[in-house]
Amino acid sequence: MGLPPHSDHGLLTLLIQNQIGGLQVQHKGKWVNIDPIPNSFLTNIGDHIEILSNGKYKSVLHRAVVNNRDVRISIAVPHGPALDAIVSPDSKLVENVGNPPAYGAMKYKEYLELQQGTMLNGKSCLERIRNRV
Ligand SMILES: O=C(O)CCC(=O)C(=O)O
Ligand SMILES: [Fe+2]
Repeated sequence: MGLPPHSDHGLLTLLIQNQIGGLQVQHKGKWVNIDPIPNSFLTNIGDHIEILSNGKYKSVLHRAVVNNRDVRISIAVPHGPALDAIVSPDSKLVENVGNPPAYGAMKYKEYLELQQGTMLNGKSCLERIRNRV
């Protein structure tokens, strides 16, 4: 099963996969293959690290592609804040360094609802709260 382009909600996603590649990350407008590293977890930064860090750490746009030769198995384990936690750019990364907050504050649960109601294509959900302060 493939997955269309998206960024992950939450803080970190741990990805366990077999040796068949399929994960691709968008870099400078191009899709780049991420080859699996044996016996390892791949860690992906989620939207809420991007929000918390006020954009310093990016939640990368990625997708999963399939092929008609080999069976690819991947298990993604998302990690997020408490559902009722309100996530916004950390004040230490905003006022102290003169960066205006680039994302609005939002309950994690409300973000999940917003994302579920948004087409899973691109970073549309994160874009919707960018500069909404
Ligand atoms: O299967 C993969 O490599 C990616 C899975 C993924 O991006 C996700 O579950 O959010
Ligand atoms: Fe993902």
